[in-house]
Amino acid sequence: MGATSNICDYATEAPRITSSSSSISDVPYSRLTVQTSLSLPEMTPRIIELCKELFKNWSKQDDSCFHVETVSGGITNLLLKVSVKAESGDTESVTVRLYGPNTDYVINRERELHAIKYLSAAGFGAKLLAVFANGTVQSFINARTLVPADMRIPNLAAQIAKELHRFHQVEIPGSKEPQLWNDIFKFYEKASVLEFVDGEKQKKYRTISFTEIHDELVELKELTGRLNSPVVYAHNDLLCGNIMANDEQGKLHFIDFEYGSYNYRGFDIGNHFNEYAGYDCDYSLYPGKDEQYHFFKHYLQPDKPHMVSVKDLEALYVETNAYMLASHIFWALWALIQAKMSPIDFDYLEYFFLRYNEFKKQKGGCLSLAQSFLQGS
Ligand SMILES: Nc1ncnc2c1ncn2[C@@H]1O[C@H](COP(=O)(O)OP(=O)(O)OP(=O)(O)O)[C@@H](O)[C@H]1O
Repeated sequence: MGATSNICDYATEAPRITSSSSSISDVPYSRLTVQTSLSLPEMTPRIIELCKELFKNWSKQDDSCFHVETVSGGITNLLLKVSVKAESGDTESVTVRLYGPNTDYVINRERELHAIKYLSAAGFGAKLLAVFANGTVQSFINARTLVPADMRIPNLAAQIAKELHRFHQVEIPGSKEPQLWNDIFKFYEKASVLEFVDGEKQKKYRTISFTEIHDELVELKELTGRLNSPVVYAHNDLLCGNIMANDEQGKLHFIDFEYGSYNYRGFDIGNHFNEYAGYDCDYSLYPGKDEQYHFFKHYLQPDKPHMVSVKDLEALYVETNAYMLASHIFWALWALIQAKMSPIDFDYLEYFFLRYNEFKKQKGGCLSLAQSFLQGS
């Protein structure tokens, strides 16, 4: 994006926060914090101050040249668009992402920042322009955000599958250990010892059997482990809100790598299919076999989708639908932690039950499919 090359004339050097966060050492860093609890008018001067500190080209601009607006209240973060009228008359825009309070309980920020540099170099997501105490500044992407129904339009599904194939080729330096079970068991540890002040919530929470969940996790981990799903750098949260499309350029943008990690390919795909349910969590919209095969063909062989063998399709079908179960448990446990920690007015406890009940509903079919596949192979 043309505008970003000017903005990238940095005012400050980003310090190395820790030895493992060297990926952000070449973008400017500020120790400023912007409280997410402020209203937009209260926040605006602080955001302007932050941008002026971070970007040399903007440091002398009058405050009246800045325009700050909300792009999205997201479930996790607050995203702002900052536009600045340059002397030339051109308007440059960036996004400022303020991390939601308590999101560190479920998001590993160091892991995210480490990966962004490499993903961005491979052409994924918005460019990381700066980091500050409780957020990041990234380039503004001129594209529309998909809605749930878009993801199953055959053309778009093929494009997403191809892009996911490309995403899974990116190599991020560091440990290649898949994180799924580490993350799930960490969530489990936190989620199983919560206490709610609200009596109703506590009563509902008490109905959850964590022994049962633990047994489910052990069984699922053992079975999925036998499927030999390739380990790739996975997005892990590929819902429609994290996919943007520029229809004129025919270009897709995957954004928001907060949950990205080395992980099982089947998890990333199964998790994406779960998102067909949309914001109303209507799991009857989960893609059927034909839709899944269409996706798999473009994922496995983007240049020759018709050459994919039935054997490969069947194997990926089994793998994806076993890991789809893990996706339900992952987000169910995530929701429990959010129910306690997040200030956002959303019924996370109810969301736990939605995902966990769907897991229980799908478990029998998916696991017996995997078992008979393993017996036959
Ligand atoms: N760089 C960008 N340029 C333009 N729009 C963006 C950019 N990043 C995000 N958006 C828009 O803001 C929305 C929310 O962004 P994002 O997913 O990063 O926030 P979030 O708080 O993590 O949301 P959630 O937790 O719901 O995934 C996106 O769906 C997209 O519409």
